Amino acid sequence: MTLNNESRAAEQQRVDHIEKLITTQLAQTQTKLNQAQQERRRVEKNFGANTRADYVEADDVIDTNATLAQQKQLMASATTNEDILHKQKQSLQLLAQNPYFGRIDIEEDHEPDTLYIGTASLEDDQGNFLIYDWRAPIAGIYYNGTLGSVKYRSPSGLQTVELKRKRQFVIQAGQIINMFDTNETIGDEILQKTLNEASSEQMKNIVATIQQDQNQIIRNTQADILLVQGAAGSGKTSAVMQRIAFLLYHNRTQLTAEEIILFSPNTLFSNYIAAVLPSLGENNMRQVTLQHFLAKRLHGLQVETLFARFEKEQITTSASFQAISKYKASSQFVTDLQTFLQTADLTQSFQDILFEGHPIFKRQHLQNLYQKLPRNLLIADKFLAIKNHLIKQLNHYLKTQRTADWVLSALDNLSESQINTLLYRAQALDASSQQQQQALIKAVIHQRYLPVYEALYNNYFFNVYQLYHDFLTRDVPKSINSQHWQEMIAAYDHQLEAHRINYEDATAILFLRQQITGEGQNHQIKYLMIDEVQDYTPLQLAYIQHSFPLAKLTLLGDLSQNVYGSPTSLQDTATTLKVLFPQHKKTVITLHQSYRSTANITNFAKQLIPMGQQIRAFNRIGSLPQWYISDDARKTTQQISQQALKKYHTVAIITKTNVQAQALAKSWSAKIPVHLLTEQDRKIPRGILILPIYLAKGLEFDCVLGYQITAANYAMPTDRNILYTLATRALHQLYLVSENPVSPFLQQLDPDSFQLQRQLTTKKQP
Ligand SMILES: Nc1ncnc2c1ncn2[C@@H]1O[C@H](COP(=O)(O)OP(=O)(O)OP(=O)(O)O)[C@@H](O)[C@H]1O
Repeated sequence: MTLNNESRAAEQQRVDHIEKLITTQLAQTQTKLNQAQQERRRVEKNFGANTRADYVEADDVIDTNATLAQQKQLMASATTNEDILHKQKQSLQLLAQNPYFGRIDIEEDHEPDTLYIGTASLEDDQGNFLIYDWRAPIAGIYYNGTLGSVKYRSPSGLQTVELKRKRQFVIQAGQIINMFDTNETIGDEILQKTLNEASSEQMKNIVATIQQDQNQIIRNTQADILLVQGAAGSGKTSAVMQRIAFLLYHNRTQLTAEEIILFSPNTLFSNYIAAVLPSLGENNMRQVTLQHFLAKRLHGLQVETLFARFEKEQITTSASFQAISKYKASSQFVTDLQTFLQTADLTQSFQDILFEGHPIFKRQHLQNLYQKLPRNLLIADKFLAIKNHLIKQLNHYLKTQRTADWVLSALDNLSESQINTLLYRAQALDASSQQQQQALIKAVIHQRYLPVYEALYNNYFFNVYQLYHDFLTRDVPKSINSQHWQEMIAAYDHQLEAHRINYEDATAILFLRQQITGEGQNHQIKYLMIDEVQDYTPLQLAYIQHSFPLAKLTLLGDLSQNVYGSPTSLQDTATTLKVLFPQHKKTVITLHQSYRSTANITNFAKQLIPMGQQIRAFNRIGSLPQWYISDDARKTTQQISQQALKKYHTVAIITKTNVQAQALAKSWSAKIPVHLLTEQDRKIPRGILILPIYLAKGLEFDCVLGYQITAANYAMPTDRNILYTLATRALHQLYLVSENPVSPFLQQLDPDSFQLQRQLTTKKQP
């Protein structure tokens, strides 16, 4: 409902008043911030002067310690004060651009009240709330309620209020551009306008138009595992980013952005979403891709990327390769590894610990130690016991070395600066000469034997690669031909020799190592988010979860976008989660409403996938997708993209593989500027882009052009997912171009859902 001029004038007056107040508060905060910075610098200076330790007398030590503690406290409080003021300034700056987007009029116990909702809260000098933070409990009404009786959860329990009015605003540079009252959860008008906009270089927040089902994801604080299955463009990524902002607000005294980690599909995507949290006044969480996560934990080995595996699969389409991949992507693989661990004789994978090329601890000795340990001890505890025992043995042995000739000659060879460094490290610069001599002896011995200590700490006495080899050689899984299985093992061994490892084997090895040694766990992370979870195998999920044992999980995915073709299903994921984490409280939310694309594009794309009829297109009109059959796909693509660029910021030509993207870019006309996007890119530039589908995951473009939708590229059942993912990257316009023979999917589509164009070009040599 549009509003009369009177209401608009009154609202504008309020905006003007708020703007003034924000300007005043900003100036006051800046002054306080300057003072706080000065104070912090002063304390820092004092800290340096007052804490120079003087340890001559025992009393001095006590005095020094007391001063240290006091100074540390002063420093901490000066820094905290500055941080708070910084945050205040940031949130005022946010509000200055756009003070609020919503208003609710409510009645609670016959008391009327009017509340304005914005990205942060604002109070006047008397402590009255002029704007409520969108994450405040009462603001939930704005997102969830239709007019009438409404409930919301406050810290003191469930409250009921009467919602009398809901008003939405679009305010820019202090002016109300648009405003209207609505009874919808969040009216279509603003959403329509937002979705009609051109794509942006970075993802934007959706705070003003969060939808009811998305709000459930954002505000869920109960679930240990929140699993979201959502159609393409249903706002999964948007919701998870808003959720992080919500959690940071909700737990502001116990949670920092550093304690949240998001697994994202690629670094291009990581960068794409990096502006959302700052736009909500919060710091970014940590981000990592699975590839980086695995590679960092397998030093010295080159871990195959998921992309490389996908490219390989396009060439190696043999049934045997697929059967093996399928097995390694099943929950059976996790169960088999776990069963193996319970029964395997781990000592078979023990190996000598070497010192300068010779065994210092022999395999047999390690095996004996292990066998003597109580049987019922956990494997990780047994490993710890062995390590402790060996370190003691080593220390004992090194004591006997103190008078050895090699030590004395090593001491003689030390330069003055080396001596000083060693003494400094040993905190023995001021010690007596006898003590210094002892310190130097210890340091020299320790330095030489450091690799042995490291080998012990890092469990090098245990060869996990050998253990995995033993696992593979036990039984051949029923679904797999024995000869193919043996070939796979030979390939694994061969790759290891070349310091390379497959994507799926990398996780298996890390999983085994973690289960055995109990190491590689991060207890700091409290929330773990995984986007595009359909691309993770059960084993990868298990490994990641074990790596962050205290974290609550938010998993977001879309089965239909499983472009890598591994046969993980939501069901499989849900079963895995049930088996792996029986105690965890799980909530599953399904999103059917798609927002990204026009209705024409969504209705076209959803025909490609089973269960597609459940997807609801957003009512935004655009042109029908166009399918060009051409005798020269490259030429047609060039013509269309050049034309499209006159209307759109980003025109993305999406190929199935990287090889195809490179080939197209190479043969592209020099007269038309084009950018080939690669994994190394950190930004999505404007213009015509060429990229393979897996790099386009999670991203969106104004116009998408699917390149070579031929029978050779798109005929297998899993190719439907690829084509669906490709089509749903488009916001406003979709083209598909192919030479003959065209993908058989064309025949299966409703002919009214797209326009078929046949184009004959005079084929010229590139
Ligand atoms: N409530 C909303 N208000 C405004 N825009 C929204 C809303 N929900 C989603 N969108 C927009 O829809 C588009 C798709 O959102 P998003 O990328 O979060 O979806 P997704 O489910 O993660 O997509 P995909 O799985 O296809 O990558 C984005 O442009 C986002 O800004």
